[in-house]
Amino acid sequence: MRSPVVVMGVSGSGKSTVGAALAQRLRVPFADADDFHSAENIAKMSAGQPLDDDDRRPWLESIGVWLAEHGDGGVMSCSALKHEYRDRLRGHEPSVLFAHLAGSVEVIARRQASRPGHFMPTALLRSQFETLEPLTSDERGLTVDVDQSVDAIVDELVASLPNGEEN
Ligand SMILES: Nc1ncnc2c1ncn2[C@@H]1O[C@H](COP(=O)(O)OP(=O)(O)OP(=O)(O)O)[C@@H](O)[C@H]1O
Ligand SMILES: O=C(O)[C@H](O)[C@@H](O)[C@H](O)[C@H](O)CO
Repeated sequence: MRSPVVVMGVSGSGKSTVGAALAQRLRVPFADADDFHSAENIAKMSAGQPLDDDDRRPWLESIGVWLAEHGDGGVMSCSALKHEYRDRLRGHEPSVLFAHLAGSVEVIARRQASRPGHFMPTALLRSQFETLEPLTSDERGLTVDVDQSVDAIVDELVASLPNGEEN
C-alpha cells in the first residue's frame, strides 16, 4: 500500500475495530484519532457536548502530521466527518484514501450503547449524523456497509483499495 488510509465515520461505526484489523492485515502502522484529542476535547464530549470546528482544528492538524509521516502506508481511524476536514488532511498528505464505514442510526446506536467504558455518550450520536458529510465522487476512497462482520469489512477494503493486496 503506497497511500495511508483514514477509516472514517460517526462514533460507534467501528473505526477503531476495523482500522486496527485493516492495519494488521496490511502490516502497516495503526493510530486512533481518539488518542490525539486534547483533555479539553475529551472533557467536552464526555459532558455530552459535541465538538465544533474550532475544537477539531488543532486535532485535525496533528492527524494530518501523522498521515504525512506515513505517506508510504498506515491506517488512521478518524471520524473526518466533514468534507472540509478531509480537505485539511489531504492538505498534509495528498495521497490519503478514505474508507467510510456507513450504516443506519439503529445499527450504530446499538453498537455504541453496548460498548462499555468509552467516553463518548450515545446522546452525541445524533449530532455525529447531522455533521456527517459522506464522501463525494471527487474524493479518493470508498464506502463500506458496517452491517457485516469485521472480517468481511476488512476483506472488502483490502480488495477495493488501490495497492491493498501488495502488502
Ligand atoms: N462489524 C462489526 N460487527 C459487530 N460489532 C462491531 C463491528 N464493528 C465494531 N463493532 C463493535 O461496535 C462497537 C463500536 O466500535 P468502535 O469502538 O470500533 O467504533 P468507533 O467508530 O471507533 O467509535 P468511536 O469513534 O466512538 O471511538 C465496539 O463495541 C465494537 O466491538
Ligand atoms: O469528530 C468528532 O466529533 C470526534 O472525533 C468524535 O467522533 C470522537 O473522537 C470519537 O468518534 C469518539 O468516540
